[in-house]
Amino acid sequence: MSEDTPRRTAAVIPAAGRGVRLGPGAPKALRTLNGTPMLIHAVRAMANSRAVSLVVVVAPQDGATEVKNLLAEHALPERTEFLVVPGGDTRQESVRLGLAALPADITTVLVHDAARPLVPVDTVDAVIEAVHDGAPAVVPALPLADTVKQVEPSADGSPEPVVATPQRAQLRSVQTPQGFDRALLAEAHATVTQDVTDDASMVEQLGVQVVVVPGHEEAFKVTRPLDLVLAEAVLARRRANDGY
Ligand SMILES: Nc1ccn([C@@H]2O[C@H](COP(=O)(O)OP(=O)(O)OP(=O)(O)O)[C@@H](O)[C@H]2O)c(=O)n1
Ligand SMILES: C[C@](O)(CO)[C@H](O)COP(=O)(O)O
Repeated sequence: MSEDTPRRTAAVIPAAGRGVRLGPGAPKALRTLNGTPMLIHAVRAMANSRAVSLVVVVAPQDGATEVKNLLAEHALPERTEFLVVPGGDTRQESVRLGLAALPADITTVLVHDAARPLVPVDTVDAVIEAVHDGAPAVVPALPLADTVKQVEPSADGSPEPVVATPQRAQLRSVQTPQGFDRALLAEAHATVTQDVTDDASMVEQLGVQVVVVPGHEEAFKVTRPLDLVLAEAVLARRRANDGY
């Protein structure tokens, strides 16, 4: 992209997952944290960045109308435009559907899990800034607290043999939003067919260098029931500190 090309940044929020690991209930993105749907927290986290002018929500199947209603009911920055599209069977498919809805003038894309509702705006801005400074693919990440073992997975619950212990100093736990040059991410989604768990790994498969910026402990993914407790505690702390 030439230096003269106007930049416009959009965030795509895959929110179509069931939340099986969270247990029975509504689709995960529609479950509430301190009374507000997780999805609305995630939308606010993106829209709070002044660089983000469009947010595309990829809604749970049969949930597009409910999502549109939620966006209309909750206070969101007026400068931000919103689109809602129905999701797919996998995260990868949902992101692809979100990308397909982007208008032509979008140059930078963030992909952000609805399941990471509490990412601070400084982390969002750091990802965008790194892309605007010339990195085609940027992920926020944190060092690991635990030692990690590679194992031979067991299908029957028997103890799993350890194969290796990767050097922890070289490992990072990757979060979202992940930021991309729009054309590069579109190419990755058009060409990579292998199942992957994040968008950056699709770009890696194209042979393009992905870089890491510091993530944030509050950008954790709500995956299991205990994460709901942690997320509500973070919100309570924010409310006590600054009335969020
Ligand atoms: N078909 C899917 C599956 C996942 N996601 C989204 O991808 C993000 C990360 O996925 P994850 O946390 O694994 O959510 P779920 O797939 O809902 O969780 P689970 O595997 O426990 O069902 C979530 O915001 C989720 O809504 C999506 O948009 N479409
Ligand atoms: C994209 C992601 O949040 C980066 O850590 C993660 O890979 C999503 O994984 P999940 O299996 O969909 O929870």
